[in-house]
Amino acid sequence: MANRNVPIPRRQLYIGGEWREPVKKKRIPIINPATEEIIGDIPAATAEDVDIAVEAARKAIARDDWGSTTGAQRAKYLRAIAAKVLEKKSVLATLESLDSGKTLFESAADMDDVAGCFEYYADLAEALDSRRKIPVNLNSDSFKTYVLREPLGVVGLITPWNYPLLMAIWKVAPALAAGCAAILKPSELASITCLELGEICREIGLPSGALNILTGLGPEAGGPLASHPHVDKISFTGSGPTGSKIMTAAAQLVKPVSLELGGKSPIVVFDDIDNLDIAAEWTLFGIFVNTGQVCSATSRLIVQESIASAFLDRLLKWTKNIKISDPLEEDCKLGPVVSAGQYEKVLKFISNAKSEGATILYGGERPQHLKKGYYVQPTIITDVNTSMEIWKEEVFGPVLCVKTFKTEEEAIELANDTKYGLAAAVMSKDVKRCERFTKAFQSGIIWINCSQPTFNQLPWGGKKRSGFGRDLGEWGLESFLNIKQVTEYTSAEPWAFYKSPSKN
Ligand SMILES: NC(=O)C1=CN([C@@H]2O[C@H](COP(=O)(O)OP(=O)(O)OC[C@H]3O[C@@H](n4cnc5c(N)ncnc54)[C@H](O)[C@@H]3O)[C@@H](O)[C@H]2O)C=CC1
Ligand SMILES: NCCCC(=O)O
Ligand code: NA
Repeated sequence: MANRNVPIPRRQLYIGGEWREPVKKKRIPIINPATEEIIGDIPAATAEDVDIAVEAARKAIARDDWGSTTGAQRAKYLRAIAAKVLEKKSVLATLESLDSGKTLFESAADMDDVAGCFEYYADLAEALDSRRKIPVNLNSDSFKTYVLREPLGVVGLITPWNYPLLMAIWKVAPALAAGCAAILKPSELASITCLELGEICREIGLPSGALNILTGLGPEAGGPLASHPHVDKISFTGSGPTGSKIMTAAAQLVKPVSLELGGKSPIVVFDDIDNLDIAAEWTLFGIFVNTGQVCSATSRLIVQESIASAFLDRLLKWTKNIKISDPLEEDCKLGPVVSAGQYEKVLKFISNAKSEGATILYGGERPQHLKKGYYVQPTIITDVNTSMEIWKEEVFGPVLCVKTFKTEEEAIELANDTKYGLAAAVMSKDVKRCERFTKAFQSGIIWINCSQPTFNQLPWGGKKRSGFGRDLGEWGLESFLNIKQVTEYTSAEPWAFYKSPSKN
């Protein structure tokens, strides 16, 4: 077991390059979901602190040491942050697990991904220097033009608890690469590692105000950020209802938003797969990784009737083999869900499914051997119909619901039978069929013969009620840039649209 006694730093808000007590001096307890114990506290920002942070960000943009940097100069800061994350990886991973319940293996992988994301955007920041000013030929003797890519300005980044530091970095890294000044508002349910990012920025000497970190409650800290007149964009990942509130607040000021709002993603398994075990493992990974708290979780299994019984049998064998324990224990593969609220919510989904007539094929309860902590067994639900809540709503927990199909048309119809459109997976060895599904799936992310692998280079986001806009890849950088056209009249001749007064 990793050292559970890693001290939890007592931090303040990170504003203008300094630790600063919240104006109202309030704090929020940190709860370890594996033990239900309070292990520390975080500062609770309010509108007053948002004002101070926005001012610090505006000053950073106005100052040469941030506002006039080249991409290559910003890349140096991003690489220094990446190196510090790797240097502190073991402590950061332990803190992430203590705060969120994530298995230590997954937290450590997240820290590698965090460093990788900073390095990836360092490369893109450098490349931006040659793309910053692009001449456009108009085939005109009278006009010379070019297009500039410039930082959008002050950006608000509101992020969730399921990948506390990684989801923040998917926005922080491209925002800094673009040259924006950012205000990060992580989730009050898991903020420790985001505050430690503040300490890293201080240690590497990131110019003050380029990144500000405000922990606090959604309505009290996130709300004022979303509606602040001097915040030029909000990038949000989280729940649909909160995304909708943020969009409403931003709409009052015609402030651009990008929203990544989760889903109810399908995984379609055909009877032509060669190896049931390989397909079974991907199916379980698609829903049980991070205890199912993944926006792209493939939470609806749609399996061809002819192999349904054999496939479910295989799924059960693999599921029974999953180690559920304290996330710091070696080989733990399923930790607790993040909070008491999430635990109650997941169990309620399961009991509602039961009362609507579905069958709990496996799991559905707290594991017998764990008396404390917000643990839920990996759960597989069958006899599901398309009007049931468990088919329609995002659970955000380790709960897979299953339906069978006979024909390809039926499978596509079931896969798209959702208000969401984030991800979708198909398992089949028929290449043409996979191409047909790639076209037919109404979503932003398609996985073929796998589920969940995620790469910095690829756009991440959805359609329908999963939101709009993209994190990651070059699209993640573009979302923090303003495109400015510059048009110059180069002719010595008059424009001659109006009659010249000298000709009267
Ligand atoms: N798509 C995803 O990645 C996620 C989906 N969820 C889903 O959402 C459900 C609720 O979880 P929550 O933690 O309550 O998610 P949430 O969407 O309310 O929280 C995400 C972020 O938004 C902030 N926030 C909340 N209310 C706000 C407001 N009025 N204005 C501005 N910011 C606000 C939160 O403080 C947090 O930083 C979960 O049970 C899960 O189903 C939760 C987290 C991530
Ligand atoms: N594999 C990362 C998934 C991130 C998300 O839940 O949005
Ligand atoms: Na926590």
